[in-house]
Amino acid sequence: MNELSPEALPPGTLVGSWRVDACVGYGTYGVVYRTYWAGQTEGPPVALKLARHPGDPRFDREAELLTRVQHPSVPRLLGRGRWQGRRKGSTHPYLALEWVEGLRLYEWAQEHPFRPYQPLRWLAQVARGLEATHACGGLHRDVKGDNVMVGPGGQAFLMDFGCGTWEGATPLTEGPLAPGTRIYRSPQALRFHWNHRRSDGGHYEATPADDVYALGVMAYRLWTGVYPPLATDPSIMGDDGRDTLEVRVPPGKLTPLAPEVEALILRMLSENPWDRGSAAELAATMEDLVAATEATERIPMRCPTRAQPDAGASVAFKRRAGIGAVLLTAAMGLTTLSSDNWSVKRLQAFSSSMQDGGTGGVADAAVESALMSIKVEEPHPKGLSLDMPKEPLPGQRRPPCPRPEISIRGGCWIEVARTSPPCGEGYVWKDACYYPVPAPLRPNTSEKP
Ligand SMILES: Nc1ncnc2c1ncn2[C@@H]1O[C@H](COP(=O)(O)OP(=O)(O)OP(=O)(O)O)[C@@H](O)[C@H]1O
Repeated sequence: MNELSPEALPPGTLVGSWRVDACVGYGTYGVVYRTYWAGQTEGPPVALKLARHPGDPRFDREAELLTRVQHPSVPRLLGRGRWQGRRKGSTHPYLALEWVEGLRLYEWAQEHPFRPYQPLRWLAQVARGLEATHACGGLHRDVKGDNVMVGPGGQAFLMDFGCGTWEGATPLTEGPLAPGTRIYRSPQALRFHWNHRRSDGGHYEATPADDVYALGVMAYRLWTGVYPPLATDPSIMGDDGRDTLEVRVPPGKLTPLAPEVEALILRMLSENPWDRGSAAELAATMEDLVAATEATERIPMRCPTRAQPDAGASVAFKRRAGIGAVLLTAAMGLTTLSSDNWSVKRLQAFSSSMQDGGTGGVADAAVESALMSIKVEEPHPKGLSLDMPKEPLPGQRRPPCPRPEISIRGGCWIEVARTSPPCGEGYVWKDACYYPVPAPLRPNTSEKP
C-alpha cells in the first residue's frame, strides 16, 4: 500500500508513466507537479495534475472535456490514469497535461514589458480557445486571469478546465450555481442565484455567453487595473429605496483607451447575453485590431515625458496610468511611446479586490466577506435573532453598498443565503437574516517608488 500523500509526492515518485520532479502549484481540488516521462533524461516537462481526494469525478470531467477541445491555446491532454493513494483501494485520478512555462496573465502583465497590442493578442488567443470549447458543446465556466498563463513567447493559454462541462453532462455539484469565481459571474447567473436564494431547487444552466462575460471582466481588469463592479440585478434595494448598484465606470474613463477597444470590452460585458457576441466573433475583431495596431507600430517611435500625476489624483488613477495609455496611443495611430521600455510592473496591486477570488459559489464569497468580524456589543441569547439596529454599527460599511450587499438603515448588510429567522449571530430584517459588512480598510495612498 502506498503511504504517500497526494499533496506531498517526493521527487522521483512514479505516477503512471511520469516521474515527479517538483510540486508547482495547488488548486482547490488538485496538486500540480512538474514531471518527466519516466526513463527519459531529456524532453519537455509534463504537468501532472493529481486529485487531492480519491475518486474525484471532476478529473474525469476535465479529461473528457479536454479530449474534445483541441486547440493551440489550450494545454493538450497527454494522458490520464489513477494513482494508488494512502488508503487501501483509494485511487486518485490524475491528468498529464502539456507543460506551459509562464506566468498568470496579470502577473505577466505586471512583470514584463510588452508591445502595445499584446493584451489584445492574448485576449484573442483565449477567445479562440473558448471558441474551440464552445464549438464542441463545452463550457469553461471559470475564465479568469488566474486561469490564463502567458508563455515566454507571448502565447496565452486558457488553463484549468476543472469547472468545465459540456452539453448533456450530468451536473457534479448541487446548488443554484456551478463552481466559478464570483466577480466573473454574468448578470444572468447572479440574477438566477438571487431569485433562487431561498429555494433548494433550480440549477443555473451556464451558456457560452457566461464565458464571454468573464472574458470581458478579464479585459476590463487587464486594462484598467480594477475589476468592474459585480454584475447584479438593479431591482434589489435596501430600505432606503435607493438603488445601491455600484455604477460601472466605462473603462475609457479609468484609463485612456482606443474607442474600438473600449467598445469591445463593453460589448463583452453587455447586460443582454445576445449582445456580447460569440467567442469567434470577438476573436476576429481582436485580431483585426491587432493587425491595425501592428501597422501603426511601424511609425518611428520615441519616448514620452511621463507627466506627474496631480497631487489630488486618485490612487486608482495613478495606478492605471500605464497599459491603457500605451494601447490607446498605439491603436489610434498616435503612438509616440517606445513600448519596449514599458512595463506595468509600476502598476502595483493595491487591494485584495484586484486578485482573482478563489473558485467558489456566490454564497461562499458572501459569507466569507461577512465573516470579517464587526464588534457586536449587545449580548444575544443563542437561537434568537438580533433586531436590526436603527443605526449602522461601529465599523460597518456605509452606502453605497456594492452588490450583493444592500443598504438597510444607513449600513451595508449581506443576506445569509437560504436562512430565515432565528438568525443566531445574524440580524433579522423582513424575515431574512443579515450580517453587517465591515467598512473596507483605507487603501495605502502612497505609491511605491
Ligand atoms: N499545464 C500546466 N503547465 C504548467 N503549470 C501548470 C499547468 N497547469 C497548472 N499549472 C500550475 O499549477 C497551478 C495549479 O493549477 P490548477 O489548475 O490545479 O489550479 P488553480 O487554477 O490554481 O486552482 P483552482 O482549480 O482551484 O481554480 C497553476 O496555478 C499553475 O501554476
